Amino acid sequence: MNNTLQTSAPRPVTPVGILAQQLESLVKAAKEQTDLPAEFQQNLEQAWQLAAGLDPYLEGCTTSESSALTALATKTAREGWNQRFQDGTTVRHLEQEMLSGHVEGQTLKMFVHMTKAKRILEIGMFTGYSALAMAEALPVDGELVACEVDPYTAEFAQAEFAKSTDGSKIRVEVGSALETLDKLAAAGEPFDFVFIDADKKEYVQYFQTLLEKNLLTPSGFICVDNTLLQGQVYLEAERQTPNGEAIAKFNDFVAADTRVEQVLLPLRDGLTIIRRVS
Ligand SMILES: C[S@@+](CC[C@H](N)C(=O)[O-])C[C@H]1O[C@@H](n2cnc3c(N)ncnc32)[C@H](O)[C@@H]1O
Repeated sequence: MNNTLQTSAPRPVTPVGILAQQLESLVKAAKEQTDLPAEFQQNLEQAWQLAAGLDPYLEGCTTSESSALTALATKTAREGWNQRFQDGTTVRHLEQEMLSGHVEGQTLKMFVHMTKAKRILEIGMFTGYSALAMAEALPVDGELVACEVDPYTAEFAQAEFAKSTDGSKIRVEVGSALETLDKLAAAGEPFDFVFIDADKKEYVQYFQTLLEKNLLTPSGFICVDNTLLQGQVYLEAERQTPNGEAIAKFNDFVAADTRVEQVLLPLRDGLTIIRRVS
């Protein structure tokens, strides 16, 4: 097998995706139990369909992604990320499931249109799906600065950006996001729209830096990904991974911060929208 070709389908990484997978296993197990009432089996089957049908329905009702985004997502899915990490090509263990994808990409793109943002900051770019989706909504003189710590992934993304007319609006900053934020703050160029999607354990620091170092325009918005973290934020603490614990702390931190108001949308793995009020 080619080392760079990954053929496995992405595993579920959202609360609804995990729920659908668990219900599917229960439906299969229940079918083997001949003594279960038919009504129980039917209700279980309906519960599975309710969960499993949601994402495909959302996809079908959402405007299609551009051909550049389809190509980028396909190339990301085919990359052998495990192998790349094992042989030291990437500095972090990356995986195709990190890519936000069609519905979230179109949501971010819609937010950029709605806010008429001209300067966007992305913290955590991976192969560039969300960056390119947002860049597609920027005016020709708009700019998106994307932070990525992994040089291999940054190059991967830049090769895809070069194939799109919107790719020229994206400037990639390779390095630790916190260091890049300090550099951007020193340059004194605030952003209208920020998308946080890098190291979950650093989310509070990203948020604080954005507000305290004036990286966000007074009427700017911050969108934060994975704020449900596969449901771990509302499941019992013993079932939380370190990332789940970090996101639960981040959500509490934002909820208690009187400088902002926010809403957590149950889109994909949770997307919080934040705006400054003072
Ligand atoms: C979830 S992925 C981003 C997905 C991307 N926004 C998308 O929607 O396709 C997170 C990315 O953040 C990068 N990252 C993690 N920690 C970082 C850090 N401290 N500084 C910069 N980038 C970081 C990882 O290398 C990874 O590529």
